[in-house]
Amino acid sequence: MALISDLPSHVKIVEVGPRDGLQNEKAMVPTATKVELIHRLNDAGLSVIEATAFVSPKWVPQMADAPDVMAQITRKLGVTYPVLAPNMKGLEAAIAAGATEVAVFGAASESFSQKNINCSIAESLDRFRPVADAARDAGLAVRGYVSCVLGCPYEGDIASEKVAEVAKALYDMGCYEISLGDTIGTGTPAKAQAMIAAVAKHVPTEKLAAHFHDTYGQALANLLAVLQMGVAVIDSSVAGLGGCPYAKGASGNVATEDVVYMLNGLGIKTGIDLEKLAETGSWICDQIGKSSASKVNLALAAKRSTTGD
Ligand SMILES: CC(C)(COP(=O)([O-])OP(=O)([O-])OC[C@H]1O[C@@H](n2cnc3c(N)ncnc32)[C@H](O)[C@@H]1OP(=O)([O-])[O-])[C@@H](O)C(=O)NCCC(=O)NCCSC(=O)C[C@@](C)(O)CC(=O)[O-]
Repeated sequence: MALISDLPSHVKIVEVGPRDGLQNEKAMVPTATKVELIHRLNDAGLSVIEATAFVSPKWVPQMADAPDVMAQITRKLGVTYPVLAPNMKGLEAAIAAGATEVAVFGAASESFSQKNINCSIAESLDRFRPVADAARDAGLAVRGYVSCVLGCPYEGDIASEKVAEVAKALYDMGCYEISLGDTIGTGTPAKAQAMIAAVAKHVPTEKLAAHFHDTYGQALANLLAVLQMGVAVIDSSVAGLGGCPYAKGASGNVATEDVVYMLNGLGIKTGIDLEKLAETGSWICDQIGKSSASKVNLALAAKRSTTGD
């Protein structure tokens, strides 16, 4: 008897390291390092790599080189490089930089919406609609994020019905996938399942992505819980880098290495070379002077040093 059942046979991983992973770094990461990170992730087999964000450099200085990153990456056939675009200005810059996919990002918490994008939830949706229309008219795919789906740094608990309402609004405006962000990583498995159940009443489960931060060490458990409900898209960040500048105290996304190791163990295909990915994790940590937040990364690095590989 299968004790863990109803798992998808294939999971799409959306690597958010170059954007979510680096956006909170205080020291400017050189553009060349960002570009090399994307190339290494390409080589490790990632098929979706969120490359950068066309946001206000006053709000997120680390992403100020978005046009340069997009100009300098060598794009691999079959790989997509989505970018964040919160408004028309961001969309126009993204299109000029040759982006083929953009993401708008809203929240299920009024306070977080104000802190992160300086407007209410309703205003953000009104702002995103023309962005989504114009993006689609220009032939770009549009993804939608909802932040604070399992808790808010300013308001605490967030009702799943509110998450569902914002997710539905994004889906109705044409976002092809809705990524549900546990921005501060406070969620636990039953809560994550209840949230997905609420959202799935309005948006098909196959259109949902789990974007879980690992602040309380719950992200893998939460992912396993929602995989069993049919969610088959996972956002993660190499070496577990990251955090949102407007969610103080939140640690990085769940580490891509940890997700791939778990999925491998479950027999779920991702097309990702775990060794190459882990080497990339170690490499970017060296570049930015951080230690890896990925247990798998640390275990594989220790193994490499004992075997001398
Ligand atoms: C949305 C705004 C722009 C509103 O910010 P605002 O200050 O209300 O915007 P504004 O329209 O009044 O413009 C202010 C200045 O910004 C410029 N500006 C305006 N837009 C752009 C743009 N697109 N690109 C470049 N510049 C821009 C604009 O030109 C102007 O420049 P000035 O005239 O003062 O020199 C701002 O709040 C912002 O950029 N916020 C982004 C915050 C952010 O990036 N947060 C992190 C990403 S979200 C996240 O991490 C969560 C997620 C997605 O991972 C999921 C999860 O984990 O929950």
